[in-house]
Amino acid sequence: MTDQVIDVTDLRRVYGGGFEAVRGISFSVGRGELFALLGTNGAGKTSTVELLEGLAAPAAGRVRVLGHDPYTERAAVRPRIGVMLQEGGFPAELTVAETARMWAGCTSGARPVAEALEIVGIAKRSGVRVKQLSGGEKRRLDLAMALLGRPEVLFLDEPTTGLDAEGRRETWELVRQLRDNGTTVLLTTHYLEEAEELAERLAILHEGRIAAEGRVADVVAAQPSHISFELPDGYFVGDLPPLAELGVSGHETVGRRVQLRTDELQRAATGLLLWARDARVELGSLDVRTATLEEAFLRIAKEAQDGTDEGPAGRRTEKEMAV
Ligand SMILES: Nc1ncnc2c1ncn2[C@@H]1O[C@H](COP(=O)(O)OP(=O)(O)OP(=O)(O)O)[C@@H](O)[C@H]1O
Repeated sequence: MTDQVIDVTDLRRVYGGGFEAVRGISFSVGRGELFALLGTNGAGKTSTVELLEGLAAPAAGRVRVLGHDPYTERAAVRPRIGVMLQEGGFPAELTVAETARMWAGCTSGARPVAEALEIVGIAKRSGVRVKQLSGGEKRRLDLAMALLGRPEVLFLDEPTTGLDAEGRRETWELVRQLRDNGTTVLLTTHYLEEAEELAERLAILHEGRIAAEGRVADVVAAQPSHISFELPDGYFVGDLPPLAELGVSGHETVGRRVQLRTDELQRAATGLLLWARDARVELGSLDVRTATLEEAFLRIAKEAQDGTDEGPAGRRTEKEMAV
């Protein structure tokens, strides 16, 4: 049996005034797994994560973190989780070391402060006041504080916002090491490249519901691949073999550049290349690639949006929302 560290069933969250931000979602995260919760602005990521952290009670449904209800059994869960919020909000006048000592005082089983600062590469800034840190350094301090209690489960909310490309890659490496050492990580991010780099599985939220869920590789593989190339002068798309027979589901042309979409990349690419060889045609700037997570995300979000735009069948009614 897999060891489910986070287990969510039919979870709902309703804010005062009756707005239902989370509309019956279910997912689970195994021990040592890195799970990404993605979604457009206002999709319900933070509303969900706050329920997992025990900061609010669900309107309906069930949450278990390390086998406990994080809201009613907060004392059992809190010491075993680490939370990196979007904005740590540490006192601006304290130095980095003072902040860490203060935080360690409230953390049971805290690791040495210097060790936590060292892990995130901010130890050399120990004597600097929080207000003098750069945005990226503040994010590192936020992460160091989340790691102080050697958490079994780490909640990372937009961990690399404000970091430059190098800082982002360093944080990714650190998160990978934590995961490899057995820490379970729940990540929310707007950087799809970040989710693609780090996560094994993900869920894409849209208006409080899960629009797609699964292994990152499978979510991406469900999207069409692309083949693009330039035809030489005198050749047109109509000169290619019948596209449907190549397994091509759609195409666009801009000038001499042709882009094909296909769910059968090998068949389409093979058919195209055999035709080019036999016809002695040089395909310029040939590019063959599977979809990216960003493409998958945009398409899934659009499909979910089109679905909810359909009216009462797609969108929940006021009555349904008053859970
Ligand atoms: N305290 C609140 N009262 C009422 N509505 C709220 C409250 N907090 C959030 N919402 C609404 O709930 C929905 C989900 O918000 P949430 O912050 O969970 O989304 P998110 O996916 O984290 O968005 P973002 O990516 O912008 O951080 C939004 O429509 C938001 O306006």
